[in-house]
Formats: sequence, C-alpha cells, structure tokens
Amino acid sequence: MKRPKLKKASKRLSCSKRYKIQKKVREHNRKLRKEAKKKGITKRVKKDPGVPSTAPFKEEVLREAEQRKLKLEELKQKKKLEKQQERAQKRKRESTSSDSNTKAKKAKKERSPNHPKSTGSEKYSRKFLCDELNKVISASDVIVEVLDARDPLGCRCPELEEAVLKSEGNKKLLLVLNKIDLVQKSIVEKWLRYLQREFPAIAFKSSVYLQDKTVQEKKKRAVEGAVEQSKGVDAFGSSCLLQFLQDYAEAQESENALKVGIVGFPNVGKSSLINSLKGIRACHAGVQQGLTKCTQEVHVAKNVKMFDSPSIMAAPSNPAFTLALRSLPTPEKGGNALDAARALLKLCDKQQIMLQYTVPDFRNSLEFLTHLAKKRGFIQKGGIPNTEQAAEVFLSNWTGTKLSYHSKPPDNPSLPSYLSDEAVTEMKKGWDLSKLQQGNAETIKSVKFRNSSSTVVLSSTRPTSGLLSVSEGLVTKELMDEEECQEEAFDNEPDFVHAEQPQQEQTQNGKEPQETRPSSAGNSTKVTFQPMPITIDLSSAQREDDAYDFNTDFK
Ligand SMILES: Nc1nc2c(ncn2[C@@H]2O[C@H](COP(=O)(O)OP(=O)(O)OP(=O)(O)O)[C@@H](O)[C@H]2O)c(=O)[nH]1
Repeated sequence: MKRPKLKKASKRLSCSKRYKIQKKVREHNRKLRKEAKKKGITKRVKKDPGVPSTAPFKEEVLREAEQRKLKLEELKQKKKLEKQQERAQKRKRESTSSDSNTKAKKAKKERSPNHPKSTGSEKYSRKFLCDELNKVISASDVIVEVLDARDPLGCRCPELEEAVLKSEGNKKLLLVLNKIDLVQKSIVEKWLRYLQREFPAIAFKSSVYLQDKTVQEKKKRAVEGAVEQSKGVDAFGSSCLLQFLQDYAEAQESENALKVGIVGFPNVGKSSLINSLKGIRACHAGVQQGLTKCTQEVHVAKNVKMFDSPSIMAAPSNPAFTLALRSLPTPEKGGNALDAARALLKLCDKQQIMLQYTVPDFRNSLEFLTHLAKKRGFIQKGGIPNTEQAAEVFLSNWTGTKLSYHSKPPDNPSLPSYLSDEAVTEMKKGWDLSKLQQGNAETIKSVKFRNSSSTVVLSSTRPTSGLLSVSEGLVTKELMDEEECQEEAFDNEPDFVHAEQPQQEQTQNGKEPQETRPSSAGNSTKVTFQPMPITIDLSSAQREDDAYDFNTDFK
C-alpha cells in the first residue's frame, strides 16, 4: 500500500550541511565583531551590578542615584523647552518679515495707477456704481433693461425708465425677459404680452456654460466640435435680439456702431446676455450678486457694441422682500439673511415651499430654516442647526439659477405714471416688431420650460425703485432709515403668512403699492432669532460616575 505523503517537509539535514551552516554563521559573527572593534564599539554594555545588599549605606546610595536621575531628566526637559521656544520665535520673526514684505508689495501695487483699487475704498462705492450706470445710459443709443423672467415686474426700475424717456437723443428702451427656462411657457407668454404694451420685449435664455477665449481655443484644438458646444447651443433668443439690433443700426444709417447699454438689477443676467450674443465668455458672469463693477465694452457685431454695466442699486425705501431679492450684498447687510428669508417666505405658499425643499410642515420662518439647516447638514458646534447659513443658501437659490419661481402679471394693466401713449408709440418706432414677434415665437418653441409642479408662486411683486444719482451721505442716511424702518416693520409683522392670505396687494407698474399690513399690533408675534437653548442634564450622569467604585467594579 502506498504511504500517504507527509504534509510538512522534514527539517532534518545531513551533518556536513549543518556544520557548514554553523561555520558560516560563526564567520559572519566574527566579521561583525571585528568591524565593531575597528569603529570602537564594544559589544556588550556593562550591566549595572547595582548596590550589593551587604553595603552598609545601600538606601542612601539608591536615593542619591534616583535624585541624580531626576536632575538629569529635568535638565533634558528644560533644554527641550528652550529649543521649542527658540524655534517658535524664529518662525514668528520669519512670518512678520514675510508679512511686511507682502504688505509693502500690496501697497506698492495699490499705489500703481493701473490697479483697480488705486483710489482705495472709494473705487467701488455706491456713488461710483451710480456714476458708471449714468455714463452707460448717456453713452448708449439703445438701453436694454434685463428682467428676470421669474419676477419681471420686480426687476423693472421706474427711475431708470423715466431717465431714459427724459434723456436727449431719442434713446430707445428695450426689455429683455431673461432666464425664461426657469418658468413655465404660459407665464412667459403672459409676461411678454404685458411688457409689449409698453416697450418692445424679447424672450431670452442665456447660455450659462460659456468659456473664455483661451479655453475655447484650447478645446478647439483638442476636440473637433467642442466649440460648437461651448459656443452656447443653450442660448435662445440671441439671434433674434442681435438681428433686431442690427436691423435698427442699419436703419439709422450711421457710420458709427450702435451703442447698446445693458442695464438691470443684480444677477438678472446682464453679463450672460452679452456673453451669449458674443459666443464667448467676454464678461464676468456668476451666481454672486454684483460681480460687474465697471462698465465693459464688447463688440458683439460689426455695427453693434454693447456696454455691460454695474447693477442698478435698489433704493433702501423698497420693501424687505424686494431688498432681499434685488439689493447688492454689502457688509452691513451680511447678517440680515434671516430677515430677508423671512420677508420672502411671507410671499410664498407654504405647501409649495415644503415640496420644493422637501421639508416637513413648519409654523414660521425660523422653523423652516431649522428644517432646512438640518436637511442640508448645516450644524453648528453642539448640534445646533445653523439657521443663518440656511437662510443664506435659501436666498442664493432665489437670486441664483436653480430655483424655479414665478410671479403673475397684474390683472388690470395700466401704463405707469411716467409713460404716456405717445411715449409708447415713440419707443416702438424704428423697430421691426413683426420680426420680433416671429423671433419670440421661435424662442418659445425651442426652450425647455419648467413645469408647474416644480415651481413656487411669488404672490405679490412691484417695480423696484433704484438709485441713479446719489451723494454718499444721502445713501448712508437712507440706509440707516431703511434699517430702522425694517426693524420696525419686522417688530410689527407676524412671522409667517400663507400665500393664500397675501400681505401685499398686487400693484400695477409704476404705481405706489398699498401694502396691507396687519393692523393690530397686539396680534403680532415677535420672533427673536436666537440659538435654541439645549439643556443637558449632567447631574444624573455625574451621579452614575460617582456611583462607580473602581476597586470593586473594575475587575
Ligand atoms: N438658468 C439660467 N441662468 C441664467 C440665465 N442667465 C443668467 N443666468 C445665471 O444667472 C447668474 C447671474 O448672471 P450674470 O450674467 O452674472 O448676471 P449679472 O446681471 O451680470 O450680475 P451682476 O454681476 O450682479 O450685475 C449666473 O449664474 C448665470 O449663469 C438664464 O437664461 N437661465
């Protein structure tokens, strides 16, 4: 019978092989010892024999040795600390010298005439922005007022329109209904009809993925056809608007190019509109409000050049919800996100907000923001929901590009006080309006609109009064007044109201709105935004800790 194989190989060796290995090991050890001897390293560290027990002063000797050891240890620690301090000082010295270097460089840069902040904080002051806007209005032949299709009436500025109508040189005013992709088709059509009673109005959807020239050229070289994509296939209404302007320019028979000023409130898409017409990212566009600080000239066609202007500044006298949507972010307004969110929530239907943000039922804005903060993971230290951050995100959704909301045009439209029938006919003269209608119809046909289920209805809007010419002192005073007004208003208003019970009446363009505020102050519920007090009962935990007996329990 065949024997089964052993699993492990035997370690048995022939004697000759074993001796050979032993010899090799010995030789190797000898070699190592020799080398160590050469280097002066003695192999064995003499073992401390200790104090013999028979020694008469054994205890004293041991104590002395212990003290010596401690002293050495202290000395070592001291040296270590000194070294650490020295290193920290050195680092500090280095950082201060580099700081002063960068400061000097910065100061030098700021002193240079080409630097944009050369005149310090004055450069982008409110007055400067107003002056820039006025320059654009006076330099342009045609003023294009860009309106956010989600709230066109709220994006109209009566002061600007009046200034254009009163200005010399037969200036024309056009209305561009931008961001039409964020609302429903029927709403766009209604608004176009409403706006066209006063001025020529164009439906538009800007391209939001345009790249600058260098990126485009790189892509062009890399991938065939990439330019077509980046050139903004998702811009609609651009050919209609450009043709409309070119036709007007040709009709003027002027040697100079037609100058078109693009104006509007923050984030309505002024820069994006120019970029869409130009086909590249010529102007700085982004979600941040007030990105455009200076006027920028862009040639969009041979006979048409456009001016991208800084945003119109909303007057502080506007109601809180208007300021929440249309005012530029300023450091003094940074902390008002909660108030702004509250003002906006008052104009919306609670159910729609719950659906849009997928949050449970809430009683007031603070509760909503708490839900939102929890949902988005905006949690502060100690597990407190960061409602301020939630409010900022909520606001940026409304001014940005994602949230779909809409307002409805007034039921009984009438011309604003500054606009007469003659002015309307004058404004429509010289334009090929039938071509415009055709272009608008084509744009509406090709844009992918939002459906009614995914949108929020803004119950009430009104034109936003803007600042066209101000002195700095006046603005500061107005700002202070506005802050006081807002504080008073918030103190007297209930926190959250259903859209079914609108707070403000629908107003007609240009007319002063009659806000129906809650009459009785007694009904008002004052909400103070404070972190929720969380009481952690430590006493029981402490009691448990105290009850734990280490000697008996830990075994
Ligand atoms: N969905 C969508 N988003 C748009 C449209 N037009 C512009 N946007 C977005 O809106 C945001 C604001 O656009 P901008 O062109 O910077 O607006 P602006 O009016 O120049 O802004 P300011 O710099 O404040 O003057 C950007 O994030 C754009 O991508 C549009 O038609 N549809």
